[in-house]
Amino acid sequence: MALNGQIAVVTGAAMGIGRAITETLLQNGAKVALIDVDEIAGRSLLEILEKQFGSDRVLFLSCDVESEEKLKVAFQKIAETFGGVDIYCNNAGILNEIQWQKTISINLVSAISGNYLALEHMSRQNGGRGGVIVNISSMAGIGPLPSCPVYTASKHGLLGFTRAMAAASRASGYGVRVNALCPSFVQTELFSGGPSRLGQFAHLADEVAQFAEKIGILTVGEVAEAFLELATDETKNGEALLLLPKRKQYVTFPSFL
Ligand SMILES: NC(=O)C1=CN([C@@H]2O[C@H](COP(=O)(O)OP(=O)(O)OC[C@H]3O[C@@H](n4cnc5c(N)ncnc54)[C@H](O)[C@@H]3O)[C@@H](O)[C@H]2O)C=CC1
Ligand SMILES: CC/C=C\CC(=O)/C=C/C=C\C=C\C=C\[C@@H](O)[C@@H](O)C/C=C\CCC(=O)O
Repeated sequence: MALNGQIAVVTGAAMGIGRAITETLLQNGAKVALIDVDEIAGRSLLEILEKQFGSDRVLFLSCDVESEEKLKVAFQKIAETFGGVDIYCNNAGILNEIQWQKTISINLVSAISGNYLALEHMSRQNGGRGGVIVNISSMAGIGPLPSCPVYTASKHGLLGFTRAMAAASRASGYGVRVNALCPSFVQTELFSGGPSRLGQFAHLADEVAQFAEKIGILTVGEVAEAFLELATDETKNGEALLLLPKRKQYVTFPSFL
C-alpha cells in the first residue's frame, strides 16, 4: 500500500516512538493527525512538522486517550479535516506498576476504544475505504518482564486483542488489516523511567537492565521502519512482528485446529 495521500492517526505522537512513526509517515507522503495528552510537546512538534511538511498535512489534537468521548471527538475532527482515516497507529502507552490501573487503562482499555473508533471510520461495512491498524505492543507482550507484571499483562492483552480483531475483520469483510509491532527495549523516556515506577518490583530493575544490556537497545527510527512494513505490506494481517536490535521475526503462535 503506497502511503502517498493516505490519512494516518498516531496516538502518543508527541515524543518517542510515536514521533518517529509520525515523521516517517510524513516523509512517505501521508497526512498525519497527532494525538497526545502532552499539549506543550504536541504543539511544539506540530510547529516543527508544519514548517517541514506544510500545515495542510499535519494536525495536532490534544487528547487523553483514556477519555473515549474525547477520542471520539478527535476522530470526528480528523475525518472532517482530512476526509477520512486510512491508517491508525495505537502507540500511546505508559509503564507504571504503582498506578497499575492507569497502565491497564491506557495500554489496553484505551487501545481497544481507539481500535473500535478507527474501525468505525475505516470499515468498508461502514462506508469506509478499509485500511490498516498497527498496535504497538512490546516484546513484553510475548514474554514476561518480571519487573513489570501489569505492563506485561497490558501488552499481552493488546497482542491477543490484535490477533482476534484481525480474524474478525477478515471474517466480516471490514477491509481493515490489524497487526501488532513488538519492539524490545527502545531508547525513549518510557524506557529511561527508572526503578521508581516499578513499586514493589523495583528490586528487579537491575536484572532487566542487564537483560537490556545483553540484547541491546533499539532506536526509535528502527521501530518506525518496522511499523512501515506492517502498514504497507497488504499481505500482513494478524501478525506480531518482534523487533530486536539485530533481528526481527514474525512470531508464530500455537495452532490447535
Ligand atoms: N520504550 C520502549 O522500550 C518500548 C516501548 N513500547 C511501547 O511503545 C509505545 C510508545 O512508548 P515510548 O515512545 O517508549 O514512550 P514515551 O513515554 O517516550 O512516549 C509516549 C507518548 O505517549 C503519550 N501519552 C501517554 N499517555 C497518554 C494518554 N493517556 N493519552 C494520550 N497520549 C498519551 C505521552 O505524552 C508521550 O508523548 C508505548 O505503547 C510503549 O508501551 C514497546 C516496546 C518497547
Ligand atoms: C522495563 C521495560 C522497558 C520498556 C518497555 C518495554 O516494552 C520493553 C520491553 C523489552 C523487552 C521485553 C522482553 C521480555 C522478555 C521475556 O520473554 C523474558 O525472556 C525476559 C525474562 C527476564 C528478563 C530479565 C531477567 O532476566 O529477569
